[in-house]
Amino acid sequence: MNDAPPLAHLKGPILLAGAGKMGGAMLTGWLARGLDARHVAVLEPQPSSEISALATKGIRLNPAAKDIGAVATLVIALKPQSFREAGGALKLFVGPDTLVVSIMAGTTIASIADVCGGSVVRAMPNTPAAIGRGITVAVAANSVSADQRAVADALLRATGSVEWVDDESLMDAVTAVSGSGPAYVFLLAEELARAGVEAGLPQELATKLARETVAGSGELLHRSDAPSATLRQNVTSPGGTTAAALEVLMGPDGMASLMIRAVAAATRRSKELAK
Ligand SMILES: NC(=O)C1=CN([C@@H]2O[C@H](COP(=O)(O)OP(=O)(O)OC[C@H]3O[C@@H](n4cnc5c(N)ncnc54)[C@H](O)[C@@H]3O)[C@@H](O)[C@H]2O)C=CC1
Ligand SMILES: O=C(O)[C@@H]1CCC=N1
Repeated sequence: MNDAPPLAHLKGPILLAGAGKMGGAMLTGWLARGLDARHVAVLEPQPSSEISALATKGIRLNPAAKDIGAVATLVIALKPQSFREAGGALKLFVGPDTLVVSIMAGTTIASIADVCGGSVVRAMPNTPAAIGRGITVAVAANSVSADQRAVADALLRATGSVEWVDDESLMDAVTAVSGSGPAYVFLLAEELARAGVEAGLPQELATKLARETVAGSGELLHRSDAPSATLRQNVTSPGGTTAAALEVLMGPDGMASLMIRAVAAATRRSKELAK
């Protein structure tokens, strides 16, 4: 039986452009799953101390372009705005057989191929990737070979689960739901704490209760096979306290309408970033 870690056999070179919050989380996931650090080069003008420390494990941090050449896989984790300025320079690392995996919001396969070439996989991960619990949606250009798709899948799967779609136009709504989604959940923790203080709790206790409630509920959702509606109903005693709160949250200006407007705004913004 082959029990080598999933990325142990992945050959490089792999170049990561942009090792900020998402690029850094992905890099951590790859190394945790056995990717050989010597296969990886990172371009990051402002490396965090964690990223700088990886250089001691064999990763090449900001090597000269001539020492990199065309790579097997280029992962682009720049801000879409930075890509417009800096993307052209990445051409140096793209040859006819280079797989380009982009995680940039709003940036289309056509514009990535146009700016730096290569066979492009466009992906949208999310920050729970940092603990291996992300979810990524990916779409491949027609030019991506089966082998390249398998490499992209392995790299993305190192940070959680992966869903492949065929229709790139879904990526704006995907970004709005799962890419940005963790921020909505963290906001829920903030607002639940604030409401607790408003209801008379000390700040510290309210913050702890809200944080653990969101985290514990997320874990219960993760481990349970039941739909989230069932888990919600399990909390809701007829005529009790939860029912009273849900009457507000599920009322006309409640979560349904708020979430529809929020996701629509993020979807619109993702489309704007493509321009
Ligand atoms: N933060 C998130 O939750 C998610 C972000 N994304 C996408 O990931 C990309 C990066 O986002 P974050 O990590 O949040 O931003 P970030 O600002 O933390 O990371 C971007 C990094 O790129 C670096 N950079 C700037 N110019 C560069 C250049 N010329 N060459 C190499 N590196 C350069 C910056 O120093 C920075 O560390 C964005 O395109 C975003 O749409 C996708 C999914 C989720
Ligand atoms: O806010 C953004 O634009 C990026 C994409 C999804 C999450 N963060």
